Formats: sequence, structure tokens, C-alpha cells
Amino acid sequence: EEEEEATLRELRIFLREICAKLARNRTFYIFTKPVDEEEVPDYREIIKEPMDLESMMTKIDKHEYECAQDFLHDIDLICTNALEYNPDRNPEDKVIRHRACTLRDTAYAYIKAEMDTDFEEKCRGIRDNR
Ligand SMILES: COC(=O)N1C[C@@H]2C[C@@H]3O[C@]2(Cc2nccnc23)C1
Repeated sequence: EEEEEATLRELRIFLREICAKLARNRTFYIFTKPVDEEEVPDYREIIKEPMDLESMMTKIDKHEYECAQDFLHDIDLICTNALEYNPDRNPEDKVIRHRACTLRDTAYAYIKAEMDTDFEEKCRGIRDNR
């Protein structure tokens, strides 16, 4: 109904600001765009569901998130993909894993700090009844 559409519009505005703030942080630069298939030819043999912040911004605009939990699920995917593709003890892998965990923790902290729990519950109700 119309009130639900108003709620989802407000959710999209909120999620765009969170996504933009994460993408502005240079620590997360490596997560802002899809991993380049030509630069990294084996990436999609190992990672079955690639995800990045630019793709998430597109998903917001296509109304693919109905609550913050669904948005955080894709943040978790960015993180687990990085942990799985970069598992080794060498410094480069350790740096990208640390950045991935920082992205995840920062996203959860922003949403906890800036999202009303009643609003998220209302969004969950819309999602679960569709
Ligand atoms: C989220 O990003 C990643 O998981 N990766 C893994 C790839 C391995 C390494 O870093 C990445 C890009 C790259 N390109 C050329 C040579 N080596 C690399 C980014």
C-alpha cells in the first residue's frame, strides 16, 4: 500500500547515504567496484557471488533491498568473498582481510547508530509479507 511505499522510499534514501559514506572511505577503495575479470582471471572460478559497493548502490535503485538486514547481507558477502579469495599469510592478503573486516564492522556500526529499530522492524514486516 501507499504507506509501505513511503517507508521503502525512506529506506532507500538511508541506505544510499550509508553506501556512499562507505564508498568515500579510501580504506574501502578495493571494495567500491567489481574485481576486474581481465586483471584477475580466476576470481569468478573461486568466488561464485561477487559483490561490491557500486553494485549495491545499483541494487538500492532497483528496489532490491526491503530492509537494512538485506543490505547488510550483501556487505557480509563482500567481506566473506575477500576472506575466501585472499586467505594466505602474506602481507597483501592480510591487509585486504583486515580492510574487509573493517568494512563489515563499520557498516554494522553506522546502521546501529543511525537506524531506528522500529523503522527496521516496519521494513522487515513489509518484506516478510510480500
Ligand atoms: C576485493 O578485491 C579482491 O579480493 N581482490 C583480489 C585480487 C587479488 C589482488 O587484489 C585483487 C585485484 C588484483 N589485481 C591484480 C593483481 N592482484 C590483485 C583484489
